[in-house]
Amino acid sequence: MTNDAFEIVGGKPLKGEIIPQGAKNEALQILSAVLLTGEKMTIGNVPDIKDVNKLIELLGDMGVKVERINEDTYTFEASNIDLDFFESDLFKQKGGSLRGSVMIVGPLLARFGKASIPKPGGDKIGRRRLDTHFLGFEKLGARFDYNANTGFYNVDASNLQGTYILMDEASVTGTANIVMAAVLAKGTTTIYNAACEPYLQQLCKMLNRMGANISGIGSNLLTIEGVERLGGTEHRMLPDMIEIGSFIGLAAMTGSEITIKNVQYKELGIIPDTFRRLGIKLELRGDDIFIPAQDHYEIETFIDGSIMTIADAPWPGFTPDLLSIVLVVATQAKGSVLIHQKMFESRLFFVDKLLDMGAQIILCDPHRATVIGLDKQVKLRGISMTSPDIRAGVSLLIAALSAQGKSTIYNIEQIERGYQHIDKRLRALGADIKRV
Ligand SMILES: CC(=O)N[C@H]1[C@@H](OP(=O)(O)OP(=O)(O)OC[C@H]2O[C@@H](n3ccc(=O)[nH]c3=O)[C@H](O)[C@@H]2O)O[C@H](CO)[C@@H](O)[C@@H]1O
Ligand SMILES: C=C(OP(=O)(O)O)C(=O)O
Repeated sequence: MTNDAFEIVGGKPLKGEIIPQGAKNEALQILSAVLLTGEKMTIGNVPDIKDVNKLIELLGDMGVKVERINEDTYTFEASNIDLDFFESDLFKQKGGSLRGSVMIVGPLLARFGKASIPKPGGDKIGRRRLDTHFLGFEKLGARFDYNANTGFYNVDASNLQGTYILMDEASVTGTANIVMAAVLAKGTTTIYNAACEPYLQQLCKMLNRMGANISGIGSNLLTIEGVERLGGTEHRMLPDMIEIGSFIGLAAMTGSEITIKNVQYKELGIIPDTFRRLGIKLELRGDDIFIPAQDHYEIETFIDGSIMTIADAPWPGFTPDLLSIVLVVATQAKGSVLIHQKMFESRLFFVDKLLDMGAQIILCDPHRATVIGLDKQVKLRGISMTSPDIRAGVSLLIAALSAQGKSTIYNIEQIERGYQHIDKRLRALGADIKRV
């Protein structure tokens, strides 16, 4: 935790254009995949955020040749990996500090037949098991052990063999990890109940450009014909759909006219329509999303007149990473909505802070909150608060920008894990936000 905080004076409408960063969760998969070949990989639209920079540093520590060729483009060459590094304290410390680092295991297994990883970090949003990853590796013929004293998972596999894997849940990072292990395995691997977020579609398409043979991309049934080797390629990250959703919420909540540039709309799935069901107007102009300044937005009811529920689900369902944003935006809508966070059990506790700001919310249980919108009749009040996780952090930031008076948000390292230069970009839209 750093001592940095954001001080925000809210209540001012914003205006202008904003360009979304490259997708964080895609970047963590793609950067892990550079370990699958010794040839040069050129990766563009890399977001300049803490989690991604830490993974790039970790790759460098392992011996990958990393070169930054411009602001958002890097080349990587994993021709000479230092396998001793994985025994070091430095690896334990750095590898454990972000969730995405777990995805180096699949590529390392595929290429070197063994891997180890400390229990990874990431958001403290409830229990986050890794069973799906390791059960998948086991099916491919690996042996693994978890040492509860050292917190290390060790996996050994001299001879990965393709097989049928029915995943116990559609885990995003789990699917990526197993796919990366299977591309160089012997024979055919079939993964059923695979996750299929755009992050994974992008990974699989890139792997195919490297010489892999994956079919079923975009579905929950992937078939992978193992190949002998993979070569280098170029790849560009999609815009971050979670950032795009966050900016839609920001515009609505602050009554601002904002254009989100080059969103790759067709990759956003159900996200735009979910915000539309909250009554938020958005227009597609070319490939930009234009959100007009809106004094009011009214939450739809279900067709039979009953209260709307917005719940998360694996893709193509609504991503859990935007539920906190939807919740905060609903506090200023007209109408009521039940927010049902099915995946994570501690992600809604931040509503305490919104209550302190004057929002009307009933936390029914750790997974469900009913929001009774204030219809902008009463503004939220600025307060001091601490950001518990990345998405709650941005939700609180949006709340603070809409609130009357001054707010201070501590523990902004959480926000900066995933949102690039957010204070500077918001200032460019006219926000009164400074780092203190
Ligand atoms: C680095 C990265 O990419 N992180 C994302 C990834 O995390 P990550 O890959 O860690 O998340 P998983 O997909 O494994 O699932 C997270 C949790 O959701 C539960 N679960 C999962 C699938 C399911 O159908 N039902 C269910 O309840 C699991 O038990 C698990 O505890 O996917 C999450 C779910 O979209 C996102 O919140 C994270 O931002
Ligand atoms: C939960 C998230 O990230 P991580 O999986 O890295 O903790 C997120 O991006 O919302």
